[in-house]
Amino acid sequence: MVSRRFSWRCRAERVSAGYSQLEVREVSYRPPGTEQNLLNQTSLSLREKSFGLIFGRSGSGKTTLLQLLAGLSEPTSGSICIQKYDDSGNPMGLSEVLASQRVGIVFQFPERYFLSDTILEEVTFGWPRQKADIPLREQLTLKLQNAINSVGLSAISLDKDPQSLSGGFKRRLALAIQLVQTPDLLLLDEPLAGLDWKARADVVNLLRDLKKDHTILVVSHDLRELYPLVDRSWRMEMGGVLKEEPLPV
Ligand SMILES: Nc1ncnc2c1ncn2[C@@H]1O[C@H](COP(=O)(O)OP(=O)(O)OP(=O)(O)O)[C@@H](O)[C@H]1O
Repeated sequence: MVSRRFSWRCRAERVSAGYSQLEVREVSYRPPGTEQNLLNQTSLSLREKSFGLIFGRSGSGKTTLLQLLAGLSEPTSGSICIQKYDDSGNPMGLSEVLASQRVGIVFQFPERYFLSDTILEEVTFGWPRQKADIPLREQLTLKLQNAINSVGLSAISLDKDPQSLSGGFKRRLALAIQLVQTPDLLLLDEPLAGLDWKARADVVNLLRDLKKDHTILVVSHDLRELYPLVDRSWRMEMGGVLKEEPLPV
């Protein structure tokens, strides 16, 4: 009897677990006041906790797509949503529009935008300063601790000047700043650009760890190094046309 009840419970948990997926549905984008689409009917889907990579020639529209996903611009047509599925792959309910608060984006060369004299100030930049916001600050502090740990910065003093960090550690800091907001989707534009071989290997290892808990979509020319992490990949062709394609490595 006990085992039967147990098996029912397991089945119920399995059915309700399911998974969610980022879905870009036929998105086109034309900047206001211009005549040409930068993205044309772009579609992709990426399951939670997986790693997607977009590659393609310079100027094809890869960064433009990341900006739309981060909510920095609005698609001219099409939609960007999160759709839940059950374990058999059937949609569960209606899709939700992807909210920008659920997305973290790390731009190319993020260290160029560091503004503060200490790591702590850099990570807490923009936090509420009012007394009334103390509970929120406490909540954020807890998240900060988790973010710092998850990027392997816990052994470094938060009083240190961000500019004194090595290239790889600057990238870790840029990731921590985004992780404090506990995003569901992490967007990275050329995460290995400008780093030496050791820092590149370091960032690849970090991304491997982060993939366990986050959905990650990367734009990069560094296909060979990222290859072992990639679950799905797409080529962006000139004119903003996206095609799913294995990495050419
Ligand atoms: N606001 C805008 N108005 C007009 N054209 C734009 C605008 N933003 C970007 N572009 C153009 O859109 C094209 C795509 O740019 P985008 O930065 O998305 O390309 P990319 O594939 O990321 O290139 P790279 O690999 O060099 O970063 C480029 O030709 C760029 O000059």
